Amino acid sequence: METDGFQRIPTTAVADALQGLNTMDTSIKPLKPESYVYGKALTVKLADADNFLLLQAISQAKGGEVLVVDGRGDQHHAVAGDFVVAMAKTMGLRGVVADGVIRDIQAINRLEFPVFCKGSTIAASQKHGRGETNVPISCGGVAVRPGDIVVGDADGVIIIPQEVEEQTVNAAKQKIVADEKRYESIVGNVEAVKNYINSLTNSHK
Ligand SMILES: O=C([O-])CC(=O)C(=O)O
Repeated sequence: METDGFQRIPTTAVADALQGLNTMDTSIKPLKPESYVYGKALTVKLADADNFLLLQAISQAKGGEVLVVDGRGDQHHAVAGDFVVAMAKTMGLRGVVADGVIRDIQAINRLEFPVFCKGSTIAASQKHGRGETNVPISCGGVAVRPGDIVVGDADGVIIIPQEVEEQTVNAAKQKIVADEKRYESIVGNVEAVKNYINSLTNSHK
């Protein structure tokens, strides 16, 4: 859907709209803090130390999807390096989110392409062809189905179930507007800070 006027809906607003559900494990972070991604999930489930199915998923990309990789948190074999990530960019994918690690960090940073993962390693994966594409997966402790919406920024990654995309995005936008109003009316004003916190305290009595 269109995110008109809000080029970048922050993950925090999405999390508020989803009442804290569907946030990926905090160890999955962007390589660069300024990274942002929003798009439909193209899913891939890898077998241990084997990333051939990731290549297959990349070759199947229509463009505009976010590649979401269930690497079962393996920290010893890279789900991708700069060559694989550059191919993902070439195929029009919007980004990669991996429950695993990658390699060639410096070269990937030069690609200007958002990658969210658990960090870096040195060894590559093998290419035997075990795994599955386009199936429901688990990534960072969250269930992700093909077509679910992936939102990632400096704070982490969250999944919006595809059936509730519109209502979630609308609720997130309302939250952003309300939060901005609250910020402007309170921050920088000592009396306003006291009144606000007192009102919260009283509402909990
Ligand atoms: O080929 C791989 O699996 C990892 C790699 O080195 C690259 O993508 O550059």
